[in-house]
Amino acid sequence: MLIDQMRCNLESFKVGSVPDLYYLPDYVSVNEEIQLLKEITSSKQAWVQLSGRSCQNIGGMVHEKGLIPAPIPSYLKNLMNQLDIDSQQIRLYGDQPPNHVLINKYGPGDGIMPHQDGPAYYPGVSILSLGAPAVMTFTPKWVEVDSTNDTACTQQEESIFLLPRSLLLFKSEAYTAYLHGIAGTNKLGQGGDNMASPVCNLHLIQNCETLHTACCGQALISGKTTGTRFSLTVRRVPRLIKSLLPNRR
Ligand SMILES: O=C(O)CCC(=O)C(=O)O
Ligand SMILES: [Fe+2]
Repeated sequence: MLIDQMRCNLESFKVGSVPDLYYLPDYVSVNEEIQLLKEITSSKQAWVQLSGRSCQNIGGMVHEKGLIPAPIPSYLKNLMNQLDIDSQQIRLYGDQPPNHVLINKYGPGDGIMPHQDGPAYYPGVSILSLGAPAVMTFTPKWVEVDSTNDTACTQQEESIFLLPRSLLLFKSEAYTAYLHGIAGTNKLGQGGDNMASPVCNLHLIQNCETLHTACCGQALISGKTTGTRFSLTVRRVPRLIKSLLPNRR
Protein backbone atom coordinates (compact mmCIF):
# COMPACT_ATOMS: atom_id res chain seq x y z
CA MET A 1 0.00 0.00 0.00
CA LEU A 2 1.36 3.38 -0.96
CA ILE A 3 -0.56 5.80 1.17
CA ASP A 4 1.11 6.62 4.48
CA GLN A 5 -0.51 10.01 4.37
CA MET A 6 -3.88 8.36 4.71
CA ARG A 7 -3.08 7.05 8.14
CA CYS A 8 -2.60 10.65 9.26
CA ASN A 9 -5.68 12.20 7.77
CA LEU A 10 -8.32 10.50 5.73
CA GLU A 11 -10.36 13.71 5.74
CA SER A 12 -7.99 15.19 3.13
CA PHE A 13 -9.24 12.55 0.66
CA LYS A 14 -12.87 13.53 1.06
CA VAL A 15 -14.29 14.55 -2.34
CA GLY A 16 -17.29 16.39 -3.75
CA SER A 17 -20.54 17.36 -2.14
CA VAL A 18 -21.89 13.85 -1.61
CA PRO A 19 -21.33 13.32 2.14
CA ASP A 20 -19.03 10.53 3.33
CA LEU A 21 -17.27 9.93 0.01
CA TYR A 22 -13.46 9.46 -0.11
CA TYR A 23 -11.16 8.85 -3.10
CA LEU A 24 -7.55 7.69 -2.70
CA PRO A 25 -5.47 7.60 -5.88
CA ASP A 26 -2.78 4.89 -6.08
CA TYR A 27 -3.85 2.98 -2.99
CA VAL A 28 -1.96 -0.04 -4.35
CA SER A 29 1.23 -0.04 -6.44
CA VAL A 30 1.54 -1.24 -10.04
CA ASN A 31 3.19 -4.44 -8.79
CA GLU A 32 0.44 -5.07 -6.27
CA GLU A 33 -2.13 -4.53 -9.03
CA ILE A 34 -0.38 -7.04 -11.31
CA GLN A 35 -0.21 -9.57 -8.48
CA LEU A 36 -3.87 -9.17 -7.54
CA LEU A 37 -4.98 -9.48 -11.18
CA LYS A 38 -2.90 -12.66 -11.55
CA GLU A 39 -4.54 -14.18 -8.47
CA ILE A 40 -8.06 -13.17 -9.55
CA THR A 41 -7.77 -14.42 -13.12
CA SER A 42 -6.09 -17.72 -12.18
CA SER A 43 -8.36 -18.50 -9.23
CA LYS A 44 -10.70 -21.48 -9.35
CA GLN A 45 -13.52 -19.39 -7.85
CA ALA A 46 -16.60 -19.49 -10.12
CA TRP A 47 -17.65 -16.38 -12.08
CA VAL A 48 -21.36 -15.63 -11.92
CA GLN A 49 -22.67 -13.92 -15.07
CA LEU A 50 -24.96 -10.95 -14.36
CA SER A 51 -26.33 -8.29 -16.65
CA GLY A 52 -23.42 -6.01 -17.63
CA ARG A 53 -20.75 -7.75 -15.54
CA SER A 54 -19.67 -11.00 -13.99
CA CYS A 55 -18.62 -11.52 -10.40
CA GLN A 56 -16.94 -13.75 -7.86
CA ASN A 57 -18.43 -13.99 -4.38
CA ILE A 58 -15.63 -14.24 -1.85
CA GLY A 59 -16.30 -14.92 1.83
CA GLY A 60 -19.61 -16.67 1.24
CA MET A 61 -23.07 -16.16 -0.18
CA VAL A 62 -25.00 -13.11 0.97
CA HIS A 63 -28.70 -13.57 1.60
CA GLU A 64 -31.31 -11.22 2.99
CA LYS A 65 -30.91 -12.94 6.35
CA GLY A 66 -27.13 -12.74 6.42
CA LEU A 67 -23.93 -14.39 5.23
CA ILE A 68 -23.33 -18.11 4.89
CA PRO A 69 -19.59 -17.79 5.40
CA ALA A 70 -16.91 -19.43 3.25
CA PRO A 71 -13.11 -19.23 3.59
CA ILE A 72 -11.32 -16.13 2.25
CA PRO A 73 -8.37 -16.98 -0.03
CA SER A 74 -5.03 -15.98 1.45
CA TYR A 75 -4.19 -13.52 -1.34
CA LEU A 76 -7.04 -11.26 -0.17
CA LYS A 77 -6.39 -11.43 3.57
CA ASN A 78 -3.62 -8.80 3.60
CA LEU A 79 -5.71 -6.38 1.59
CA MET A 80 -8.77 -6.83 3.82
CA ASN A 81 -6.66 -6.42 6.92
CA GLN A 82 -5.06 -3.25 5.56
CA LEU A 83 -8.44 -1.81 4.58
CA ASP A 84 -9.76 -2.52 8.05
CA ILE A 85 -6.83 -0.68 9.66
CA ASP A 86 -6.83 2.24 7.21
CA SER A 87 -10.57 2.84 7.44
CA GLN A 88 -10.84 2.77 11.22
CA GLN A 89 -10.45 6.55 11.36
CA ILE A 90 -13.87 6.92 9.77
CA ARG A 91 -15.27 3.72 11.35
CA LEU A 92 -16.16 2.49 7.87
CA TYR A 93 -17.04 -1.01 9.06
CA GLY A 94 -18.17 -0.14 12.59
CA ASP A 95 -16.26 -2.14 15.17
CA GLN A 96 -15.66 -5.34 13.23
CA PRO A 97 -13.43 -6.19 10.24
CA PRO A 98 -14.85 -6.69 6.72
CA ASN A 99 -15.75 -10.29 5.89
CA HIS A 100 -16.90 -10.24 2.26
CA VAL A 101 -15.42 -9.30 -1.13
CA LEU A 102 -17.38 -9.08 -4.35
CA ILE A 103 -15.04 -9.10 -7.33
CA ASN A 104 -16.71 -7.52 -10.37
CA LYS A 105 -15.41 -7.93 -13.89
CA TYR A 106 -16.51 -5.48 -16.60
CA GLY A 107 -15.75 -5.79 -20.30
CA PRO A 108 -15.81 -2.79 -22.69
CA GLY A 109 -19.19 -1.02 -22.46
CA ASP A 110 -20.24 -2.99 -19.37
CA GLY A 111 -21.61 -1.28 -16.28
CA ILE A 112 -23.79 -1.54 -13.24
CA MET A 113 -27.27 -0.03 -12.87
CA PRO A 114 -27.80 2.71 -10.29
CA HIS A 115 -28.46 0.83 -7.04
CA GLN A 116 -28.11 0.86 -3.30
CA ASP A 117 -26.16 -2.01 -1.77
CA GLY A 118 -28.34 -4.55 0.00
CA PRO A 119 -29.60 -4.32 3.60
CA ALA A 120 -27.56 -7.35 4.69
CA TYR A 121 -24.36 -5.24 4.56
CA TYR A 122 -23.10 -2.81 7.17
CA PRO A 123 -23.39 0.60 5.41
CA GLY A 124 -19.71 1.13 4.63
CA VAL A 125 -17.88 0.12 1.43
CA SER A 126 -14.35 0.07 0.02
CA ILE A 127 -13.96 -0.35 -3.74
CA LEU A 128 -10.50 -1.06 -5.15
CA SER A 129 -10.30 -0.51 -8.93
CA LEU A 130 -7.92 -2.51 -11.14
CA GLY A 131 -7.37 -2.57 -14.91
CA ALA A 132 -9.46 -0.25 -17.09
CA PRO A 133 -10.92 2.99 -15.65
CA ALA A 134 -14.60 3.82 -15.09
CA VAL A 135 -16.87 6.64 -14.03
CA MET A 136 -19.24 6.10 -11.14
CA THR A 137 -22.22 8.38 -10.64
CA PHE A 138 -23.94 9.07 -7.33
CA THR A 139 -27.60 10.05 -7.74
CA PRO A 140 -29.69 11.33 -4.83
CA LYS A 141 -32.62 9.03 -4.10
CA TRP A 142 -34.86 12.00 -3.41
CA VAL A 143 -34.67 15.76 -3.81
CA GLU A 144 -35.47 17.92 -0.83
CA VAL A 145 -37.99 20.64 -1.51
CA ASP A 146 -37.71 23.96 0.25
CA SER A 147 -41.29 24.46 1.41
CA THR A 148 -40.85 28.21 1.91
CA ASN A 149 -40.42 28.91 -1.80
CA ASP A 150 -41.20 25.52 -3.31
CA THR A 151 -37.77 25.08 -4.91
CA ALA A 152 -35.79 21.87 -5.03
CA CYS A 153 -32.54 22.21 -3.16
CA THR A 154 -29.35 20.55 -1.89
CA GLN A 155 -28.29 17.19 -3.30
CA GLN A 156 -27.08 16.93 -6.86
CA GLU A 157 -25.91 14.08 -9.01
CA GLU A 158 -22.13 13.81 -9.00
CA SER A 159 -19.64 11.62 -10.88
CA ILE A 160 -16.24 10.34 -9.87
CA PHE A 161 -13.38 8.94 -11.99
CA LEU A 162 -12.30 5.53 -10.75
CA LEU A 163 -8.76 5.10 -12.02
CA PRO A 164 -6.87 1.83 -11.75
CA ARG A 165 -5.26 1.23 -8.32
CA SER A 166 -7.49 3.81 -6.66
CA LEU A 167 -9.64 3.20 -3.61
CA LEU A 168 -13.13 4.59 -3.15
CA LEU A 169 -14.66 4.63 0.32
CA PHE A 170 -18.24 5.56 1.10
CA LYS A 171 -20.57 5.11 4.03
CA SER A 172 -23.60 6.43 5.91
CA GLU A 173 -25.46 9.05 3.84
CA ALA A 174 -23.58 8.28 0.59
CA TYR A 175 -24.66 4.67 1.13
CA THR A 176 -28.28 5.22 2.12
CA ALA A 177 -29.40 8.48 0.47
CA TYR A 178 -27.79 7.97 -2.98
CA LEU A 179 -27.79 5.35 -5.68
CA HIS A 180 -24.43 4.56 -7.29
CA GLY A 181 -23.88 3.14 -10.76
CA ILE A 182 -21.57 2.93 -13.76
CA ALA A 183 -23.05 3.75 -17.17
CA GLY A 184 -22.68 0.85 -19.57
CA THR A 185 -21.84 2.91 -22.61
CA ASN A 186 -19.03 5.06 -21.58
CA LYS A 187 -19.59 8.77 -21.11
CA LEU A 188 -16.00 9.54 -20.15
CA GLY A 189 -14.60 12.76 -21.55
CA GLN A 190 -11.15 14.22 -21.11
CA GLY A 191 -11.30 16.73 -18.28
CA GLY A 192 -14.90 15.84 -17.73
CA ASP A 193 -16.18 17.91 -20.69
CA ASN A 194 -18.72 15.36 -21.82
CA MET A 195 -19.87 14.28 -18.43
CA ALA A 196 -23.55 14.44 -17.70
CA SER A 197 -22.79 15.46 -14.11
CA PRO A 198 -19.81 17.25 -12.52
CA VAL A 199 -16.74 15.14 -11.75
CA CYS A 200 -15.71 15.61 -8.12
CA ASN A 201 -12.16 14.21 -8.10
CA LEU A 202 -10.47 15.84 -11.11
CA HIS A 203 -8.16 17.75 -8.77
CA LEU A 204 -6.73 14.44 -7.53
CA ILE A 205 -5.86 13.34 -11.05
CA GLN A 206 -2.73 15.43 -11.55
CA ASN A 207 -2.84 17.45 -14.77
CA CYS A 208 -4.84 14.65 -16.26
CA GLU A 209 -1.39 13.12 -16.80
CA THR A 210 -2.57 9.80 -15.49
CA LEU A 211 -5.36 9.92 -18.03
CA HIS A 212 -2.84 10.08 -20.86
CA THR A 213 -0.68 7.23 -19.68
CA ALA A 214 -0.89 3.54 -18.94
CA CYS A 215 -3.92 1.54 -19.85
CA CYS A 216 -6.54 4.20 -19.33
CA GLY A 217 -5.43 7.07 -21.59
CA GLN A 218 -7.09 5.93 -24.79
CA ALA A 219 -10.26 4.92 -23.05
CA LEU A 220 -10.84 8.23 -21.34
CA ILE A 221 -9.93 10.35 -24.34
CA SER A 222 -11.85 8.43 -26.98
CA GLY A 223 -14.90 8.05 -24.79
CA LYS A 224 -14.89 4.26 -25.12
CA THR A 225 -13.67 1.75 -22.62
CA THR A 226 -11.23 -0.58 -24.29
CA GLY A 227 -9.99 -2.79 -21.50
CA THR A 228 -11.36 -4.98 -18.78
CA ARG A 229 -11.97 -3.50 -15.37
CA PHE A 230 -11.98 -5.44 -12.11
CA SER A 231 -13.33 -3.96 -8.91
CA LEU A 232 -13.08 -5.41 -5.43
CA THR A 233 -16.01 -4.34 -3.29
CA VAL A 234 -15.07 -5.03 0.31
CA ARG A 235 -17.87 -5.00 2.90
CA ARG A 236 -19.05 -6.49 6.17
CA VAL A 237 -22.14 -8.61 6.65
CA PRO A 238 -22.89 -8.36 10.37
CA ARG A 239 -25.18 -11.39 10.58
CA LEU A 240 -23.75 -14.83 9.99
CA ILE A 241 -26.01 -17.81 9.32
CA LYS A 242 -25.13 -21.48 9.02
CA SER A 243 -27.54 -22.33 6.26
CA LEU A 244 -30.91 -21.36 4.89
CA LEU A 245 -32.36 -24.73 5.80
CA PRO A 246 -34.47 -24.86 8.96
CA ASN A 247 -32.84 -26.71 11.87
CA ARG A 248 -33.91 -30.35 11.88
CA ARG A 249 -33.77 -32.18 15.17
O1 LIG B 1 -17.49 -1.82 -9.79
C1 LIG B 1 -17.70 -0.91 -9.03
O2 LIG B 1 -16.88 -0.01 -8.84
C2 LIG B 1 -19.02 -0.84 -8.29
C3 LIG B 1 -19.44 -2.14 -7.70
C4 LIG B 1 -20.67 -2.02 -6.85
O3 LIG B 1 -21.32 -1.03 -6.79
C5 LIG B 1 -21.08 -3.19 -6.06
O4 LIG B 1 -20.41 -4.22 -6.09
O5 LIG B 1 -22.12 -3.09 -5.37
FE1 LIG C 1 -22.77 -1.14 -5.19
